[in-house]
Amino acid sequence: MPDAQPSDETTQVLPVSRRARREQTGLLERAPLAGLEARNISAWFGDHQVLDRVSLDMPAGVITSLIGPSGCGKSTFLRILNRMHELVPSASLAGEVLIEGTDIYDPARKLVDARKSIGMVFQKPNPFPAMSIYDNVVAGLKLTGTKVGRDERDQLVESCLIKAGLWNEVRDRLRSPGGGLSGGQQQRLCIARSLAVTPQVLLMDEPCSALDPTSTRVIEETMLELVNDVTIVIVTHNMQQAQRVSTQCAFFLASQGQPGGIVEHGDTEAMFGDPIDSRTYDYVNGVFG
Ligand SMILES: Nc1ncnc2c1ncn2[C@@H]1O[C@H](COP(=O)(O)OP(=O)(O)OP(=O)(O)O)[C@@H](O)[C@H]1O
Repeated sequence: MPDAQPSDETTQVLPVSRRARREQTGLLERAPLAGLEARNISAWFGDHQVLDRVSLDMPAGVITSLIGPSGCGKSTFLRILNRMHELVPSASLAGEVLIEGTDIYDPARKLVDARKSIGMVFQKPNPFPAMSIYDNVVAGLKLTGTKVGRDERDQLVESCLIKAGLWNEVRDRLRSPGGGLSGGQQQRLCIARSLAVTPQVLLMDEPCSALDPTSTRVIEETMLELVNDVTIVIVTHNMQQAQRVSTQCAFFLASQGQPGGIVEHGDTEAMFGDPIDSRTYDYVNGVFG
């Protein structure tokens, strides 16, 4: 839990020219774009194998959608991409997840490094409800050991809220509780919180499934802006959403009693317009799922 309360400066709006100067001095440095590559990922809960040798390239600066019916292992795959799968006591896995060629499961790499460079936004918005909007944004800094000075902190909060498309709605109430925002605003606050530790990749697990169509559209617009700075991998059941936001898609499927795998992946337009596998055709056209 962050201990610092936002200063009075928090509520001030920095003149754009001053902000631009600070950006030029590198105070708002961002992490370089990075792609992710999953190689031969298998996953288990106890004896139950849920993924079998899944490989997928998720290129830098691109939105990749993971689609497929319920229970085929999309969320498990997503959670493996930032080492959250191992939080389940019975869980195990095999394979590699490379970020810029380095395996996040390499024993020489720290867990916190993976979580810092690969952020996660969940299905249900989960801000700290009693904590201020300001403190919610900076909440991840301590957890990841990221040191940011007082002045830079104010600037970071503003910049993350701008990137998350929330600044104009909350700039005058940064000290109000995060729990007082609407569902869509809370989800954008969670995106801002993820961005504060300057991740190279943002994983999103059905980020709009609890939101109304208007909030969904705002989050989608935010994603399309963000992808210039951060690689995005999203799990979605919404086929229109996959088509609207993603450049490439991977279709997951698990046959009865079998672990899940990728049936087909590729360019989103081709996956929806001219899929190779008949099961992909049936799924994207709503025949099952
Ligand atoms: N914590 C867990 N413990 C045991 N089994 C689990 C756990 N989480 C998921 N599973 C099982 O792993 C399989 C894959 O689940 P997962 O949530 O990854 O699928 P999914 O494709 O994301 O489904 P959905 O679209 O419904 O979210 C399912 O059989 C599920 O029951």
